[in-house]
Amino acid sequence: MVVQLRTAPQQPGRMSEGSQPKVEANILVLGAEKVGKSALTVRFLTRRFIGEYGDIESVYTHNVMVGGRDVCFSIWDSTCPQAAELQGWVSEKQLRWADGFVVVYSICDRSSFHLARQQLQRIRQLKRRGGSEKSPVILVGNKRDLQHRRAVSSEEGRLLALSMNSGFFEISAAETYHGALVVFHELLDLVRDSRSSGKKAVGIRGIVRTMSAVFGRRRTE
Ligand SMILES: Nc1nc2c(ncn2[C@@H]2O[C@H](COP(=O)(O)OP(=O)(O)OP(=O)(O)O)[C@@H](O)[C@H]2O)c(=O)[nH]1
Repeated sequence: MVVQLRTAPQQPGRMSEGSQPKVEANILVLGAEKVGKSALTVRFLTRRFIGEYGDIESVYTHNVMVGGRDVCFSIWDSTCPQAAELQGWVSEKQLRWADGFVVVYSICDRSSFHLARQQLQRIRQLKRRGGSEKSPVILVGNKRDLQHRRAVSSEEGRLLALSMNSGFFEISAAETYHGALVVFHELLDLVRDSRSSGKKAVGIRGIVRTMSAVFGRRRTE
């Protein structure tokens, strides 16, 4: 079951002040069990760290101003399947829904890092199959405050992100709000970039089609 929650009243229209269209972004938060998916999400939504979180899968709707624009985030805080063989799984429904992904592991838990790698690979494969190379992803190494229990180096995280063409941050959802803020804002930027480059590609295809129509007509004249 996925529960739908709103953290701030939604604006009635889709235009922000100054009549700029509202930006909407669906963000899927993935990762192994207990890595801090809910802690990161709740930190971003409320600025708070409450320590213990229920394990209900939720989609939060959150309206905020970012850089003078009205933004509506829908954040799906997913739960990791119990069965080991399903854990690297990201469903096609989730893939279709999401505009961007946050893949979380714990720097104290090497198996969560392996799972993050599998989930990144799955996102890349399915997006490629769907004809889209661009899928904005941020890899997050959480629990940075637990240095004495570190099992994954920052370098490994950075290299994995580089090889998967995704962004990378190490943060502590427990210690600061700033880390969570940067993750979601950076992802929003990537989502907006991928949308505008998508539009450009369509634009170029449109021009090519128009030109071939012109040349085609000339040939038949
Ligand atoms: N020290 C420390 N603990 C954290 C941090 N983030 C989360 N935790 C703790 O890790 C545990 C799991 O956090 P959750 O946010 O519930 O993790 P989750 O990935 O949503 O968990 P599930 O959805 O149940 O798999 C909780 O006890 C949190 O208090 C962090 O940055 N530092």
